[in-house]
Amino acid sequence: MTAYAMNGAGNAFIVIDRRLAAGPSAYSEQDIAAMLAVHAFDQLIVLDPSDDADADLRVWNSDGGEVGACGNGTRAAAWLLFEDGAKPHLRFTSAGGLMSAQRLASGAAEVDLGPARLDWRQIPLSLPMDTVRLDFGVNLPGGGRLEGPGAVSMGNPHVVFAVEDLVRLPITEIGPDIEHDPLFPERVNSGFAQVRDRDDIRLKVFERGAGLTLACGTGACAALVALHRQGLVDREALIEADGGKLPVRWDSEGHVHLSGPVVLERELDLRGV
Ligand SMILES: N[C@H](CCC[C@H](N)C(=O)O)C(=O)O
Repeated sequence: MTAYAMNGAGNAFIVIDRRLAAGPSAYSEQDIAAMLAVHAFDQLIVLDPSDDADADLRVWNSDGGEVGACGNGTRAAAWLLFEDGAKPHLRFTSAGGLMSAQRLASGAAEVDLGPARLDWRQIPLSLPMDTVRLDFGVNLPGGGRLEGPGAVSMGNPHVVFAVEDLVRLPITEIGPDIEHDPLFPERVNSGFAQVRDRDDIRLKVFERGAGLTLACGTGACAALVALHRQGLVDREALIEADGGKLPVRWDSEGHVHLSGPVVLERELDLRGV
């Protein structure tokens, strides 16, 4: 079975299309994830047959945990299918809900990741709380404290802190404490956003199950929604991650749309998988 090493704005993936394999694979996805652990990637994306959509899209973090959504991974998989001649509008079922992708005139794939989920139960949180600004914070090693992040689910849990200066923020030190805080029963992805203008955001994300990545698609979507709810940005913005720029918009029906760069790095031959 062929696997594709790809990245979306530097967010690194292995993509496997199992709809083509004759019969069920002899290996579970966990087996595949373990096999692929020798390849540096942030998430494994597996496309399986779906009764209700063009594919069922499943996501595993590099720590082996299966999760509900991956924005950049969905973009990468959709782009691959478009390049392979698929029709220009695709639908995916996933654990995080229904998603769709359309091929833009530029050839890029824009994904609709579904509605932003904003109730504390949907994030989820372990306590009832206003998700516009959580009653939650984290002490910084060099002194000071980050407080009042917004909380959003895009089919996976996110908190987003608005910060003044991203450069000196010790993200790899505070990220694990946030990820494993008991307020987040399913752990959490944490975003740190510097608002440069109402449509211009610089973002870094410490991802649940993957750590600090070069970009995070659902994190970019969560940042736009959380910062808009705090009155800091409009409903459309360019999100600059370390690995590239992600255009994001939150439409009037509450759905969040994400596009951006994709690179097919190489094919991997997973013999026998
Ligand atoms: N680490 C995330 C999954 C991947 C998200 C990210 N790579 C994206 O592009 O959305 C989680 O555990 O919910």
